[in-house]
Order: sequence, then structure tokens, then C-alpha cells
Amino acid sequence: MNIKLYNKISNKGLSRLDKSLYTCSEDVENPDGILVRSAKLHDIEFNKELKAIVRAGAGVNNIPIDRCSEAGIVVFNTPGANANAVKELVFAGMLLSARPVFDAMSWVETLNGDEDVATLVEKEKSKFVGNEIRGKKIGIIGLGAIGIKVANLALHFGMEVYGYDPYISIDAAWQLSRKVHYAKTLDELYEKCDYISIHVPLNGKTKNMINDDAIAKMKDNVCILNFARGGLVDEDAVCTALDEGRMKNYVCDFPNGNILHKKGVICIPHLGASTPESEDNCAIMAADQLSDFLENGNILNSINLPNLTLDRSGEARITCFHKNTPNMIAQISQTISGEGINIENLINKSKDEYAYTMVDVNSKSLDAVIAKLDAVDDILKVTQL
Ligand SMILES: NC(=O)C1=CN([C@@H]2O[C@H](COP(=O)(O)OP(=O)(O)OC[C@H]3O[C@@H](n4cnc5c(N)ncnc54)[C@H](O)[C@@H]3O)[C@@H](O)[C@H]2O)C=CC1
Ligand SMILES: O=C(O)C(=O)COP(=O)(O)O
Repeated sequence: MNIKLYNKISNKGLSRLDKSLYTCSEDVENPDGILVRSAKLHDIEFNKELKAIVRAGAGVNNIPIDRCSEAGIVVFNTPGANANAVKELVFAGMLLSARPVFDAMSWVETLNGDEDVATLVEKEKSKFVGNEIRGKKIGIIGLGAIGIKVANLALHFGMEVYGYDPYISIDAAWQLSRKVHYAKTLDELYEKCDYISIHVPLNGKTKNMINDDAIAKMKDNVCILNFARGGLVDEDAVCTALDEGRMKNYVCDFPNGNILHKKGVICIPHLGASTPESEDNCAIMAADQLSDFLENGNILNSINLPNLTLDRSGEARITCFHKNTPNMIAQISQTISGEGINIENLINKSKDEYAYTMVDVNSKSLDAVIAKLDAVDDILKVTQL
């Protein structure tokens, strides 16, 4: 099978793909699978053999999910695999806002060593006094893999922590310290907090969620930390608030022309997940999920389909990615049994508009049945494994 790489993927992950089964490179034609990080796939035309796209990372806003679903392409990500790296950089950003380290270092760079540096430093250091973060209030929007880690670590820094996430998962809630205050509304969080850190996905509902209205409700001198996606924040609103002295800093992992060189903006070139540890974690998860799907049809951490695994039985497996419409399971099983093939095991699960069915059968001669299933309305992709 051909796996096309749209970004550099750690060898720790790629080496888990059996070389006798997979060819992985940036140049393969007609891929069965794609491994990608932040490369934008919106304008890519997908070949009909493509069965899966795995995002080695969290955010999937670079992938046309709806178009993939309609073409029966399963999209995966690797939840939590890079969360620790992002958490650590969020605190680096917060400390760079609290203490004017950059300005101070730039000043030190201007010294030429001819003067009495030690005396000069002691004389001038009062120009670079900053604040401590202990005792300050931080609001965290989005309590998923990263938000939880930021919230729990902020408590260790002695901060008062407010969390907002109306969709928090049960697993996430278990991991969150009970010392984190539950913000029932965003307004409550905006009104109270000195630091606001955003950790939600970018989608139609969250785009520009930090806008003029939101910033107007925040404390003067607030610092906004955005290690999630640039599109979550209305940059014009941020620039106005900085110009008017209503905001201390905007710390952002997604620089662009609107905020470059702007006083009060601290830009980092999308380094949140750029550690070998995270790159390895993401690549390993991505490779394992991709191979288990391509070889066995099992699904773990998909965006457009539910998790579904089934131990292998029978002679072969048929998988169907289909619409979540009435009579699909009946049509699939009738088509198979109509060819005189016995079903050993069948499993089906749906997620919103789409569903997935795996069928283990007692025959390997499946060309006719695959062709018939392919022709069923609302079946988007059929595979024999
Ligand atoms: N700077 C970087 O390199 C990285 C950036 N990211 C970004 O961070 C985002 C979050 O990553 P994870 O925590 O791993 O994802 P996650 O999926 O574990 O958590 C996202 C959380 O946001 C919550 N949420 C969704 N909509 C919300 C809303 N309107 N208001 C409040 N909460 C909402 C969800 O319930 C979920 O708990 C990713 O989608 C990605 O865009 C992720 C990894 C690296
Ligand atoms: O995982 C994410 O959402 C990220 O933003 C990390 O992006 P990257 O894999 O470093 O290009």
C-alpha cells in the first residue's frame, strides 16, 4: 500500500509500518493512506483508492472533513499526543508576558563589555521589573487534552484557575483538579481573569470567538494566550485593545502579517508541538492507527466515524463506510448472503450522518459481492481485507 507524506513524520512512527506492506514517501502516486501534520489539504483532489487520512497531531482544520466523508475517506487524529509540549510552551509564553525578559535580554545585548557590566546591570535592572504569576487568575477555554494540563499546572504555579468547556468529556473531567473553578459562562471567565488561554478547535462555531465584544468584557491589562489557532481570535480587535492600552499582551503561536511587529504581541512560529517527544508520540499513534485501519479495518480516534474494533474471524473481512440511513445493515447482509456467503461476525456503529459496518465472512472470493455493495446507494466506500 502507498502512504503519502504531506509533512515530515518522525521515523519512530514510520518504522512501525511494515516495509513489505507499505511504501511511504512524499512522492507516491494514488495513495491508500495519507499522513499529514499542518499541511493544508483543502485544495487537494483525492484519488479513489484513498481510504484514510491521519493527522499526526490534534487540529484537523487543515483537512476537508465533509468532502472526505462524502468520499468514504476516514479521517483520524492523535488526541493528546502533543498536549504536554503545548502545555509547557503556554507557560513559557505566560512567563514572557509576566516578566519583560525579551526587552531585558535585548538591552543586555547592547552592552559591549568595555563598561563595568556588573555595575551597570545592577543600576539599570529596575527598568525590567515584572510580575509573578502566583496568585493571578487564569481562565482556560476548552478543557480537552491541553486545557486540562494547563489548568492543573497553573494550580501548581499558585494561580487561581477558572475553566470553561460546555462539552467536557467524562474522561477529561476525571483528570481535572477539583480546585479548578467551574466557569458557567465565558463572561464570568472574561470578567475575572488576568490571563486567558484558549484550547478549543477552530471550526464554524469557534472562529473569531475572541472578538471586540469578548475583549470589552475582559479586565484591563489582560494577557490572551493563543496556542490553539489564529482564526479563533479577531486580530483587529486585539490590535485595537493593545493600541488603547486595554490589553497587556497577545501571545500567539500563529504569526501573520496583521500582528507582526505589533507592540504587545509575542509571536512564536507555531512551535507548540515541535519537540522530538511530541513528534515521536504523534507519529507512533498515527502509524499504529493507520496500519490497524488499513490491515484490519479497525477504527480508533477518527473524526468522522466512531471507534470500532473487531477481532478477526472467518476467511476475510468486508468494511463499508456508509451513510447513517435506514436499511443499510439489511442491505449489506442481504447482498452478502445473496452470494451464498456466510457472515461469521458483523458490527456496526454510527456517528452523526455516517456509519461503519465490518463483516467477517467465510469466503475469500468476494469480487462479485464487493461490486454489488459498491453499487448500493449510500455506501461510500467498500473494502475487502
Ligand atoms: N500550537 C500547537 O502546536 C498545537 C495546537 N493545537 C490546537 O489546540 C486545540 C486543542 O487541542 P487539544 O486540547 O489536544 O484538543 P481536545 O479535542 O482534546 O480538546 C478540545 C476541547 O475544546 C472543547 N470545546 C470545543 N468547542 C468549545 C467551545 N466553543 N467552548 C469551550 N470549549 C470547547 C471540547 O469540548 C474539548 O474538550 C486543537 O484543536 C488545535 O487547534 C493542538 C496541538 C498543538
Ligand atoms: O497538533 C496540532 O493541532 C498542531 O497545531 C501541531 O501542528 P504541527 O504538527 O506541529 O504542524
